[in-house]
Amino acid sequence: NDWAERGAAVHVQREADVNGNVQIKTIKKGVKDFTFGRILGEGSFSTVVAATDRQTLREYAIKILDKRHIIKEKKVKYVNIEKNTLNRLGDHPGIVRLYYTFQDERSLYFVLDLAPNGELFSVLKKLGTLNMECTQYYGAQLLDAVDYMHNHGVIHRDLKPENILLDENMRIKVTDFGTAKLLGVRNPVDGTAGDSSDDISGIPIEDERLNSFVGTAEYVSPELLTDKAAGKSSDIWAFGCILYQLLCGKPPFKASNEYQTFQKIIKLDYSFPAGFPQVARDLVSKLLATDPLKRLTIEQIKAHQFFTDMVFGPILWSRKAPRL
Ligand SMILES: Nc1ncnc2c1ncn2[C@@H]1O[C@H](COP(=O)(O)OP(=O)(O)OP(=O)(O)O)[C@@H](O)[C@H]1O
Ligand SMILES: O=C(O)C[C@H](Cc1nc2cc(Cl)cc(Cl)c2[nH]1)c1ccc(Cl)cc1
Repeated sequence: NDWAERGAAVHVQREADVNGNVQIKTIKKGVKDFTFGRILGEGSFSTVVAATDRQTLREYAIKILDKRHIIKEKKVKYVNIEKNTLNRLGDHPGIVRLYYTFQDERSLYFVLDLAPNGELFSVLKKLGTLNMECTQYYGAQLLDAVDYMHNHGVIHRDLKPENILLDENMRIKVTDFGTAKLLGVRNPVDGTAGDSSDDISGIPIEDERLNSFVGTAEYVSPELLTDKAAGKSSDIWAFGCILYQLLCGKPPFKASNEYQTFQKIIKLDYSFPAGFPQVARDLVSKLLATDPLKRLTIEQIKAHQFFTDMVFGPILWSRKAPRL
């Protein structure tokens, strides 16, 4: 039918009417439903363009991938992981939301939340460092978003300031889930793989050793370099690296090349610059623990003195961002 020709994908939207009756609306969106605007940025396999929905006039970021390029570069798996992961993480203020996907003969399209204030990385590069108040605010938002991911069986695996975007209110939107790991569940009784609706007890389905992916050198955890086992605590390690970097302007493990950086990570070779606040030293040193089991859990991080005045939960996402 014409939907397929128009490259429209059918999306089902449930809406309760005044009497609480759920109306099932089918929404089909395609390229023709949007007016494309300025290019927001380019990835290795993608172009992200600002676009306006012609019916609702809502603005989005549409990530466009060239099919031939995706196939040639063998990235089909990553694209489908990104789609499935974003669909699982559909409802958190700190995570880029995926509204629609569709394709036409040449391209694939992800219709995403627009984050008009770019990457936290660019802000940090411009300011050099963030003060404690800003680091606590952005650290708490990132922690809340990671907590939600982990509770939904998703390990990001490539957390870094470049993947933390800023929305119109200067609040964060975590992005880039193409290299995430989706935890399924192995049925505790007969060891078969359950589907994702089961309780996500964090037993990864695929064999760990098959994992070739490691994140960005400066944020990779030691266990990923030694025995390929990426767990939720790998995201906690990256969180520790990001907190350190927000406060002093550079990541804890950085060398002139990737190999040297990996050496530093494995040897836990890092130090705090003079003036690095003591309470932050204490927290970071309990996140950058070589043994993943020794790293603080998210609950322990929230209870740490570094976040002593922070109120976590929904209110965190209506609070005004501190002036950078
Ligand atoms: N939702 C968004 N809103 C605004 N800008 C975005 C959004 N998503 C991505 N961008 C910007 O577009 C650029 C490309 O992003 P994209 O995720 O496609 O590639 P990437 O992950 O940055 O690059 P690579 O694929 O090489 O890792 C980035 O600079 C990013 O800052
Ligand atoms: O799950 C779906 O909705 C259907 C497809 C799946 C899919 N079809 C593809 C075709 C090509 Cl050529 C490449 C990839 Cl990665 C492809 N992935 C799809 C369409 C659009 C997007 Cl953004 C992702 C996946």
